[in-house]
Amino acid sequence: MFSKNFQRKYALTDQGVKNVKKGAFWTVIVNLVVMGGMSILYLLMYGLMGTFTDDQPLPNAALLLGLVVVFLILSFVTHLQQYYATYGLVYNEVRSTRLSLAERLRKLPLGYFGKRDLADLTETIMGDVNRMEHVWSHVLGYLYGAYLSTAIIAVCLLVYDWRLAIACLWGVPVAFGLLFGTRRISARTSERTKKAAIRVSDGIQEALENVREIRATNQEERYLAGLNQKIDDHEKVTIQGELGTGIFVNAASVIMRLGVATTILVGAGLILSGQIDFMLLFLFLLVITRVYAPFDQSLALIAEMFVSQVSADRMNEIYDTPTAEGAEVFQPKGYDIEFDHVGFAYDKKKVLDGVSFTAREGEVTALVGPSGSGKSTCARLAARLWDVTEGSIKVGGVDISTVDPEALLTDYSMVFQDVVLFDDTVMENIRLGKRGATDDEVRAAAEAANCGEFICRLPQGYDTPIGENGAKLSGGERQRISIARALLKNAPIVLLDEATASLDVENETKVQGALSRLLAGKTVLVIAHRMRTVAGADHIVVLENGRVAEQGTPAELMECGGLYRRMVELQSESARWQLG
Ligand SMILES: Nc1ncnc2c1ncn2[C@@H]1O[C@H](COP(=O)(O)OP(=O)(O)OP(=O)(O)O)[C@@H](O)[C@H]1O
Repeated sequence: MFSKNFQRKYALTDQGVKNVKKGAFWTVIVNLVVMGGMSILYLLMYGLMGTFTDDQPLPNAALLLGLVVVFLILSFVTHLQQYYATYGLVYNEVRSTRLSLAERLRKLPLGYFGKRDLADLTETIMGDVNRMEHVWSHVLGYLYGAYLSTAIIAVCLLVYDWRLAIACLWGVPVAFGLLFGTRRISARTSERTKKAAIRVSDGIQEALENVREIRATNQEERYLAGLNQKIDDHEKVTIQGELGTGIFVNAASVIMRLGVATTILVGAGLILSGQIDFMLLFLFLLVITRVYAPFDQSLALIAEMFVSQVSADRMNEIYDTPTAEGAEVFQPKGYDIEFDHVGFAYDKKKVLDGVSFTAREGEVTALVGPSGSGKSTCARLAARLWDVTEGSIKVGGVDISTVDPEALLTDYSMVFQDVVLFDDTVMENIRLGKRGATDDEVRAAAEAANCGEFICRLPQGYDTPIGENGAKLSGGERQRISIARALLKNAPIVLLDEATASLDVENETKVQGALSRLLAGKTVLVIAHRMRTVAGADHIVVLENGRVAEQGTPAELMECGGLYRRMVELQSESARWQLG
């Protein structure tokens, strides 16, 4: 129970908890070994005092020297173990944590990414994990080890002389009490600093992504002023936070050190009243320096531990969000996609309500409707990129919410409006469609999607890197690459969202040819704004305000004179529209 709470509090993996225990164990050993060293010093002083005051023989030098050598060796070995347990093991922990966060993000429904943007999530995987790394390596093992070793030493001191023990140790709980009492303030400032840092990253990311629009609209100065303001705010809250933490940490450190003064005062009183001898006070003064040392180190870090709570919470939030799980085997009976009274809301905004239709295998089903009517949402739900909030979607009779998204998507090819490309070569970007596809298969798919011609013009042909998200390609070229990917994958279900929107007329005709090869015999769900693109569809579903307004073959819909017919007529009119 303690272990689970502890693990969650510091966002540790199972192995991380074991590492902290190891670190604490070695810290206790190190502190006790150092105390052992103090004891040698004490014995030496005790022997010498005996020689001076009571004419006793000099302490045995060979024995003391032997003890010093044993102490040095023990000290070296235990420090090494402590170093490895606290610093060495933490790098594995950082690696495992980043991987497990990334793995978790990979499985989260897309809706989650609307709540936390890219800069925010990157900050968690990089910044928050970095901060926790410091806590895992510099704080936890040392601090918990210091608690334990101090408890052991405190018991010994209390047995020796409880009055001096209290005079010596009272500052420790008071100093920690002060820090614990103010941890909410530290956590609040840390949260403010984090938010300010994310606003700066967001601002920079936005500026880089939209540099073209910012220049085109002459907004550079205004934009930079906004960014400067965010950077200034970040600086201000960071300084405030550091100052606040500094005040509490230094106050705690001073309070703890007051223990030296009280030990001397109480000790002097006890010596004067003849209750203890000077050597006992000397022993306590020796011990006190060692008791404070590990805490002194931890006091500054304990403040870091409090502010790290914000980072741990942000990491836990990712771990706590339910992932889209399901059976790893997907064996549908055929590939009909059946929407049954599907409702869906982004956050609280309902965008689909009671949507029912079936996209049959071997047919092209087109989704049409005014902008914002929910067409893209339907396509995303059909691939379980989001989960429906009402009703169900079945593929070949299997409810897709019971299937692992990864297993499900092996049967889908998708060509969406927003094509995602990677900073890799053209060849590898197309090969993503089918893991392990040969170069020849990739080339054949590229030719079929009418990519061959522009790829030949690239400086290194198929081996040309295309830049971040395909920045070196035109919109039409990017879209053709994504069609080539789909052709290569050759999955039984094809989702097309405005697949040919960025193509010129000549290219569009060529790609339409490639698409008809891709679509033959498959379950096809097409979203298209242009009515002529869907005129050849087998079934049309017309959406309006998230509901099915009408559905049927193109001819049936033209006949009944509803929204579809109005849209067709409107588009024919606009096709005749000319500039001037
Ligand atoms: N990620 C999102 N978060 C919140 N709301 C969204 C999101 N995506 C879409 N919406 C909203 O859901 C509604 C349906 O959007 P959707 O993209 O499905 O419509 P669409 O018919 O495909 O539109 P278009 O033809 O313009 O692409 C719209 O009101 C849109 O603002």
